[in-house]
Amino acid sequence: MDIPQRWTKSADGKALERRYEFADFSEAFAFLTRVAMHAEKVDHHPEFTNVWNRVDFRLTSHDADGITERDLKLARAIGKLAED
Ligand SMILES: C[C@H](O)[C@H](O)[C@H]1CNC2=NC(N)=NC(=O)C2=N1
Repeated sequence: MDIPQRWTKSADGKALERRYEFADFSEAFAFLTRVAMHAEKVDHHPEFTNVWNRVDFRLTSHDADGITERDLKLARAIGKLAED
């Protein structure tokens, strides 16, 4: 499995994880909004935690109880959305 740059596999091996940090809450939440719209479009949703300017993602396929191609694709899409 080719894990996208800057993402790591969770300790339980069931998810891809990554932290993003932004200038402030507004930047972080605008990014999360972009991710949410994309997730709806592809019907594959991230788990995330937001604390002020920080966003932590955990990507896993609930229906497979592990990492699938959908998670790899979502990780790459999130990386692009962070550059907007
Ligand atoms: C009914 C709906 O299509 C499913 O629940 C989708 C929605 N988004 C999802 N997101 C994730 N991460 N895993 C899933 O298995 C999943 N299933």
